[in-house]
Formats: sequence, structure tokens, C-alpha cells
Amino acid sequence: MANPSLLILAGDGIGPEVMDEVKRIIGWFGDKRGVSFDVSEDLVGGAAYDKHGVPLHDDTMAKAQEVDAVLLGAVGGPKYDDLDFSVKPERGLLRLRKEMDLFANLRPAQCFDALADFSSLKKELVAGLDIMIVRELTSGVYFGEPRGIHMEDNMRVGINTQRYTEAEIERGARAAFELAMKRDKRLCSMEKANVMESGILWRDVVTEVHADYPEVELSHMYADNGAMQLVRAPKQFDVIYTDNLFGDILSDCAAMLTGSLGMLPSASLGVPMENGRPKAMYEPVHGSAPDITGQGKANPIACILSFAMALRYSFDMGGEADRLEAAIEAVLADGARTGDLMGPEGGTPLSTTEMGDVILAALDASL
Ligand SMILES: NC(=O)C1=CN([C@@H]2O[C@H](COP(=O)(O)OP(=O)(O)OC[C@H]3O[C@@H](n4cnc5c(N)ncnc54)[C@H](O)[C@@H]3O)[C@@H](O)[C@H]2O)C=CC1
Ligand SMILES: CC(C)CC(=O)C(=O)O
Ligand SMILES: [Mg+2]
Repeated sequence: MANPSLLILAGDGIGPEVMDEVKRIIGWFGDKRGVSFDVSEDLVGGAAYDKHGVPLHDDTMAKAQEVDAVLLGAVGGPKYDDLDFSVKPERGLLRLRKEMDLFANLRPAQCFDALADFSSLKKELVAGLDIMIVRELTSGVYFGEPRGIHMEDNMRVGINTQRYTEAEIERGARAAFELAMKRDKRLCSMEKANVMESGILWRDVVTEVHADYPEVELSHMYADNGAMQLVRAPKQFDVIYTDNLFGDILSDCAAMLTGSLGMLPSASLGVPMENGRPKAMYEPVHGSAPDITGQGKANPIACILSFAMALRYSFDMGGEADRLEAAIEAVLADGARTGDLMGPEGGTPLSTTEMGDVILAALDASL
């Protein structure tokens, strides 16, 4: 049988730096576990713009539709900030999400014991934290029409539209309820039904879907209160289901509970393909981090954990995903830290490659 296929789109900034470490991990699984992938690579974001004048070439889009999973690093950077909106690097990523129809973005926020002291919150608030944010990814205000900037009465007006159909809310809700069933059976849906019609519809549809999952305890919360509750008492949550914009913001917020944005992976899943695997893309939650690009400072763990999610959600290799996550937990327990995980007491941080080295050594030790 053919090996499963992976398309790597490393992107911009620290994207290629953290992806280099993932490539070594993929190599390790091939050499030491007999888990091999057909890996191809292509450009996305500013890198694609530099070569093709667009942030995602049609051929790359076609490849992404064919493979079993896409691994993405990050896109964007100051070099591209003044480009026309239609060719900005971020548009390449949005196109992938939209055309692959990756409606369920899973963003787990887990606090490794070794990092509980490092969170910006008190240790007792975050120790043992394990939240799953399910963010709707293909609709909402990032995609709604009308959009744009135009002149009105001699003044520029910027418009974006929050638009959700009940089908879009429903399919994400089902994904979130399914996850809750496999976890602690608690789901909190977050919107702003107090001020937004789309929020009222969101609440109604999630409540309707709940009828099919009576074992799950459902609660509703306004998203602004949700942000506050995430930093007040994050462990009250199990699964959170929210829209594209609120999910983007709330997951960055949840990232800091775990110690660093450099720790948070994500899986973006769509409908099953002919082979039964869901359309899928895996990427760290963080961006291209221009402030640390090219300095060997990037933490590769979010990207490596994203590959662990690929093993689990695309390739049904939960055991291998557990092995990789355990290796990361072991090196953190051993004190391995990139600069983003170091407190004011200082010390010498590991470089991106050195963090890759110790994770590979921990994988070797797991055999
Ligand atoms: N999925 C993606 O490709 C995303 C791309 N972006 C893009 O990235 C560019 C920079 O955006 P920012 O708002 O600065 O967000 P960012 O996530 O790139 O960086 C925010 C802060 O976190 C730090 N950081 C992020 N990842 C890190 C890692 N792995 N290790 C150590 N430190 C890390 C950065 O150094 C920076 O101080 C923009 O062009 C933005 O549009 C932003 C978010 C997501
Ligand atoms: C298109 C991305 C840059 C938006 C974002 O911040 C994210 O998806 O996390
Ligand atoms: Mg974001």
C-alpha cells in the first residue's frame, strides 16, 4: 500500500525554521518506527508571492486537495505589509482553509506540568489544564461579503461582514460535541448573542444540535466574558465552540495559559475524503514571528505537536502521537527551554535546532 502523503508548506519567517525540526521528526518515525510518508514541499504566503506574484499558486492549491494532510508553518511578515490586500500572504492561508473546506479548527491548550510555573497565571490555576477550543474556520467575518474599503461622503469606510448559515454553525457544533463525547462531556459555546444576530442564530443552532448529544453538558457564554473566564479560572472549561474571529482571539489568549504561543498546535479538519480520512491541515497557532526570525530562537514545539495531531487525526496513529507528546513532556520536565519559555531568572536557552535535538534523543529513549 502507498505511504500516506504529506504536503509541507513551511511559509515565511520562523515557519521554515520550525518546520525543519518537524522534518527531522518525520524522518525519525520513518527510520525508527517504519512509519513513512511521501513528503512533498511547496510555497505559501510571502514565499509564494516572491516567486509567483500570488500567495498561493493554483498548482499548490491543487496539490493540497490531493494529499492526505498538509503541514503548514506560518505566513506573513513586515516585508509584505503594504501589499494589496488580495495578495497578502495571509490570503494564501485563508484560501487553503476555504477551498479545502476545513471548517473545524481544533486548538488544544494543555499545560505541561513542567511549565505550570511559567504561565502568566498562578500555577494552581493552570496546572493540569486541558482545554480544546473548536473554532469555526471557513466562514464568519474573515470571509463574509460585502467587504472592503470605499469612500462615502469624502471619508474612507472599512467593511467586513459577519455571516453564518445554520449549516455552517451546525457542522462545527457536531465536531465540537463529538470531541466533548470523547473528553469530559462538557461544551461551552461562545458568541455575542446579546448584540449580534449571528450570535442569536449560533446559540439557537448549538442548542438544537445538543438534542443529539444529551450526555454532554452544554453551557453558553458571551465571548467577552469567555475571555475573562479563561484567565480567571481556565480549568472550568473542557471543550469551547466558537466562531472564526472569537476563536482566533480566544485561542491566542489560551496559548499564554500554557506558557507560550510557541507551544500551541492546531488541526483544521474538513469532511472525509474517499479514503475515509478527513481533509486536513496542521499548523501551529503562532504566526511568522518577524521579531525573532533568523535568530534560531523559535520554539519548534507548536509545529511538532501539530505533526502529532496529524498522526492522531489523519493517520489513526494515536500511539505514535502519544510517543511524540511524551517525548516533548520529558524534555520539558528535564528543563529544556527555548527563550520564550525562560523566566526573568534567565539561563541559556536552547536554539530551535537544539530543542529538536533533545526531542529526537527523547524519542530514541522511548524505544
Ligand atoms: N497562521 C499564521 O500563519 C499566522 C500568521 N500571522 C502573521 O504573522 C506575522 C506576525 O504576527 P504577530 O502578530 O507578531 O504574531 P506571532 O504569532 O508571529 O508573534 C507574536 C509573538 O509571539 C512570539 N512567538 C510566536 N511564535 C513563537 C515561537 N514559535 N517561538 C517563540 N516565540 C514565538 C513572537 O516572537 C512574537 O513576540 C503577521 O504577518 C501575521 O499576519 C499571525 C498569526 C497566525
Ligand atoms: C490568517 C491568519 C493570519 C489568522 C490567524 O491569526 C489565525 O488563524 O490564527
Ligand atoms: Mg491567530
